[in-house]
Amino acid sequence: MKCIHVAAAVIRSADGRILIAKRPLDKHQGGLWEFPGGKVEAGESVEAALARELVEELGIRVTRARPLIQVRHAYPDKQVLLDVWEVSAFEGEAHGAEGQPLAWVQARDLPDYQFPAANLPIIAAARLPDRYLITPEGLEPQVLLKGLKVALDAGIRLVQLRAPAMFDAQYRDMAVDAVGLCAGRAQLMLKGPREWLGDFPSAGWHLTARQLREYAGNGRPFPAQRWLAASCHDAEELQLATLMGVDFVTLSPVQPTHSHPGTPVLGWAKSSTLLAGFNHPAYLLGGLGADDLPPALQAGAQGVAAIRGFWPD
Ligand SMILES: Nc1nc2c([nH]c(=O)n2[C@H]2C[C@H](O)[C@@H](COP(=O)(O)OP(=O)(O)OP(=O)(O)O)O2)c(=O)[nH]1
Ligand SMILES: [Mg+2]
Repeated sequence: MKCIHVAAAVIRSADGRILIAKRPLDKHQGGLWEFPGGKVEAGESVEAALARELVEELGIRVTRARPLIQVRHAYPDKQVLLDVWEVSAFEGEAHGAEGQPLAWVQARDLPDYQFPAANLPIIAAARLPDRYLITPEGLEPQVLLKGLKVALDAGIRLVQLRAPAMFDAQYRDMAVDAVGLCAGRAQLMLKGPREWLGDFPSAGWHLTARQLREYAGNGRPFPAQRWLAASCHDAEELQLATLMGVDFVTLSPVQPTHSHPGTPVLGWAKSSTLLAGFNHPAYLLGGLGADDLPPALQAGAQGVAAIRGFWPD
């Protein structure tokens, strides 16, 4: 089946809402909501196609855009490559130039709208930030929580509470405080055995690669409404993550790290190749920091995950 290359836009208003449009009933996937966009024409760049489609469909001129995610999907009747860009600035007032209904919605409300099946990872990408903080190990709980507060004040919106050496009760006490600190400000991901999750309904679960391998055969081990992530290191683990239906992954190590000295690294080129075959948001991890965001986005990542790179001094 021929693959159709589509440029689509997650358009954000100044107040953070996202523009969605309803597909006409007579079109492929008609009647469902979509991110505005359309087919890339022969000889046209994705950026040019995006700009053209948004003029045609919405009457706006894009002034700032960056790659967000690429999703390949096979419908029974059609195969698509959705090349999704985030548009954070534009000129003009968006209107349904082809008569299609529009809605500006909060990112967290996107799951309430019906989209084509290919859009699930795009919705996750639109809801996730570009930085993922992983807490350093070996800190006293009070020191860790103080650092977390500073990081949240500095704009961190996604946090993994990582404390591999802690006992159950110690970790759970700290999780109670971390949930409190993150409430209404950031999504907290907990890392540990399944039994630890029950008492923390607002927290997501970040699986180790070992847990991923253990659970993957049985589908998603966690409710759809709660964030599920996994640590991946190679093509096989990325495939297991897809099989399990995770919302996002980390891919590591891109560069040498303090936490895993001596581990062979992927480097940028290999990371980029691995992500090209993966359809979900992925944070690149390992020896990276805020300066590495532009190359990470170029490599097809959602952003960067870091311990030291995002931990306040
Ligand atoms: N624009 C857009 N297309 C999507 C999304 N999700 C999804 O599966 N698709 C599919 C549906 C279509 O098969 C294809 C996009 O085609 P389209 O009908 O928008 O293309 P177009 O704007 O160039 O329209 P046309 O003039 O060729 O009819 O991608 C999405 O979020 N946005
Ligand atoms: Mg279109």
